[in-house]
Amino acid sequence: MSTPERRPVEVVKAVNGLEKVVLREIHGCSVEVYLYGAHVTSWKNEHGEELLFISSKEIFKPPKPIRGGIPICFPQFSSLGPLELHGFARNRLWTFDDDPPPLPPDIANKVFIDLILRSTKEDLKIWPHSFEYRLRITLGPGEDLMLTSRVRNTATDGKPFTFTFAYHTYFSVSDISEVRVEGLETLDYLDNCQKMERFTEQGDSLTFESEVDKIYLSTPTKIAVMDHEKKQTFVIRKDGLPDAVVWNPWDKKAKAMADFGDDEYKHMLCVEAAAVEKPITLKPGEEWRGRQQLSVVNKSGSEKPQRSRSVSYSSDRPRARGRSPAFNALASKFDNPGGRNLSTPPPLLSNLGGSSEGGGSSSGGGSHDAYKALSKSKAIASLTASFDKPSRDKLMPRSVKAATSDSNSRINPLNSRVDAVTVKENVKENEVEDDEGLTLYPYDRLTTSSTNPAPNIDVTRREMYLSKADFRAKFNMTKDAFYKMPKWRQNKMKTSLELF
Ligand SMILES: O=P(O)(O)OC[C@H]1O[C@@H](O)[C@H](O)[C@@H](O)[C@@H]1O
Repeated sequence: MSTPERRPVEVVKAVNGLEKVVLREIHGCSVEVYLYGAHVTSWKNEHGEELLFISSKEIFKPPKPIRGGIPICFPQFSSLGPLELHGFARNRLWTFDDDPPPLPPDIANKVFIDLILRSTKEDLKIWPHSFEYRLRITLGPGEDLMLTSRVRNTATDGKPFTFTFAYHTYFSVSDISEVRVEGLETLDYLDNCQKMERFTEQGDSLTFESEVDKIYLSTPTKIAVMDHEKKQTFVIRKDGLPDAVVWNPWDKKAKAMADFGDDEYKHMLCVEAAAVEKPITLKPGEEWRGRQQLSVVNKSGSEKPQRSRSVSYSSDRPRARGRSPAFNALASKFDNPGGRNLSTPPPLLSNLGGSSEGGGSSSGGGSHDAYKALSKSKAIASLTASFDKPSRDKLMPRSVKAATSDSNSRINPLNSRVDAVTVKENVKENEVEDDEGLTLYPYDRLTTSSTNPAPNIDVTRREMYLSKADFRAKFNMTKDAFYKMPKWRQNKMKTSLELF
């Protein structure tokens, strides 16, 4: 029996008769978008694993907005204006845009749709501004998901308008206590849990142990959401969207939300590319662009696709204490001294002479650096290596390890990198090993700010390399007792001791 053809773009009737578009990429990755809200509700990798969170209590019933996926907050973020929370775009019926003004040419292995929302008479009563909002949703190459928004002022009365905006992305995570966000350290934020008061984030990457509802201001173009349990990192690249909202309702608010399971806060984290602090103003005829690109770095060290972009990281900011060396490696490899935009086209686009898709704000124009595949794969290997909890293999005394490294190196190039170092470095005189053969280090060589950092350690478990005595002195308990505590509590202690 032949399998039915699976078209790259398919429109299907979904829950409650709502129309849903399914985009499929050749390797099996997929995205689902409801016309209601132009709402991405699903993003799956080639193994069919869901990458976005959607509430199990979601009922898909207009005019209620959909809980999860990627709601579009427009023309107002949160309650920062006269409209309903997060504006009305997320509960309007969008239509297909049959004739979108051109965006740069599309390359192989990409599939996309264009949707449009225009102000209706009803909308004009609550927000008296004539607009056209075009959204392109692109899947691929690989599982990369890109959302490009273009908002135009179509007023004929000569009046400008002003709006705020967010891609309210709900990431699916294994366990919120295992998650860390990097890229927002040392930034100022407005805390929605504290009447929008302004604070400055500390130098450490973010971990979660209670409700968080913060708007980080003037953020870099790249943010990483690292899930240690899944050994997976989401990378958010954004353009034209200076702010980033981080939200998790935690237990009490979760219970108060009818469309959210009581425990679901453990399995989601919203990190939202946004323009909030400085609202965007458009004169008639002007257009704004805001773009968000999501990709995944998986445990085997590959970010799919293994090509096609360079990453910019704002080099005008001081390197923050508390970022993992791996993140810094990844970021610094792709520094774009030319600016904060990330809109570097894939090589194929360069060959075609096109500019990058989206192109950022209305002024457009991203850098066109050549993509350095080798550097990137090294940086990614470095990033993902930090996820590997020490296996028995790594716990072996180094001298013994050298004898077994040959077979490993054939299997896993990452191991061979570790082994290469291992063979050279026998345990030094002043280093001790524990009963398992794990090399121990003094506390000051294990901290995130160490000037003489211990080599080849699992940076997610720095505390493990402390001797029993040092551990007790720092943590006031034994290692056994420590590892019996909930993960969030462990992380909190580790953070306060600069070990996370
Ligand atoms: O329940 P809603 O309207 O989808 O909003 C959820 C949350 O969205 C976040 O973006 C806001 O910062 C929070 O304040 C808000 O509670």
